[in-house]
Amino acid sequence: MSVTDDITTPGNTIPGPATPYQGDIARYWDHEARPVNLRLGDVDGLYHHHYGIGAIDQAAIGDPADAEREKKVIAELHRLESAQADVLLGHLGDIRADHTLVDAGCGRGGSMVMAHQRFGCRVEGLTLSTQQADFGNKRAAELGIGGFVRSQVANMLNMPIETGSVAGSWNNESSMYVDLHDLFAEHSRVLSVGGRYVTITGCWNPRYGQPSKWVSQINAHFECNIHSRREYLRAMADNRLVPQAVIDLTPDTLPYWELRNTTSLVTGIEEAFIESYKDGSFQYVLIAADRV
Ligand SMILES: C[S@@+](CC[C@H](N)C(=O)[O-])C[C@H]1O[C@@H](n2cnc3c(N)ncnc32)[C@H](O)[C@@H]1O
Ligand SMILES: CC(C)=CCC/C(C)=C/COP(=O)(O)OP(=O)(O)O
Ligand SMILES: [Mg+2]
Repeated sequence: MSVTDDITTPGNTIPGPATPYQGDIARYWDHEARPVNLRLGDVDGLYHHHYGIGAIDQAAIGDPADAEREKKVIAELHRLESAQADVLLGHLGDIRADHTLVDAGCGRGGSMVMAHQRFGCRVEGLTLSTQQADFGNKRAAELGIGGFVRSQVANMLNMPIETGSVAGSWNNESSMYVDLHDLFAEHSRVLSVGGRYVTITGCWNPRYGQPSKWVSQINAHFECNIHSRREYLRAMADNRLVPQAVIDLTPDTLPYWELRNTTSLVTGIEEAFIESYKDGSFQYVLIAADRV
């Protein structure tokens, strides 16, 4: 397939939001401009809407009296967010330049650029937000990779992607906006047999019992609906997605939150993440699954 071929379903017209809720989410992301996201993205032009993992490089952030401290901490938080995307992409398996990947709920497209830079392949991104799709396409054009990296305004439960045409697909912190059975049925449809699906997500821990007050607070903050770990595994099993790796990233993401909580970029949701990760009611997990 050449990079100019259109892999969308022939005659497919992109509909508006499928539900009033999707309209709310589209508006939410159309208006989002938090410094914690834009200032981090400005570090190197990769704009993420997900969180970070890994140990803090104390030497890189300097001491609290350092006049450049804030700038250094922003760069460090951004490094941890890009490290998170690297780990996700590393679980996609052997992706070749002639493959196509799908980023379901692609945000401003940072992970898509990283995927193209890593594999040389084509990446199709889907978001409900026109602003995000325009932003992602503008960045890709500026980087000269617009023929490979494309964002579309589309519903990931009804992807404008041909059945069985993609080698890998993912949700990076975007699965808490949809029903998981519907979502995995759609990934299963677009993936080729032997293809790989990866998600990094926050989920509530069935061992805690029910969603904690912190989980409810996160849901209200983002207008989302966090699922349980059990629901992920059950919905995958029902949709021909067989987990190959289930990794608890909770200990790896706590340093990011604790560092973020010391900055002027706080948004008010930091305590809910830190406390729910600590009390065990909420977990940050990666699940990689094979389409069988
Ligand atoms: C928290 S952001 C994550 C963005 C991106 N994955 C990243 O890591 O930077 C959530 C994204 O999910 C998208 N989203 C939510 N529901 C969706 C749906 N039904 N179809 C497509 N995108 C959706 C939003 O538009 C937004 O881009
Ligand atoms: C792990 C969970 C439950 C994620 C919910 C989805 C979400 C909003 C992710 C981060 O987006 P963002 O980068 O825009 O958020 P923030 O502004 O807080 O950095
Ligand atoms: Mg963010």
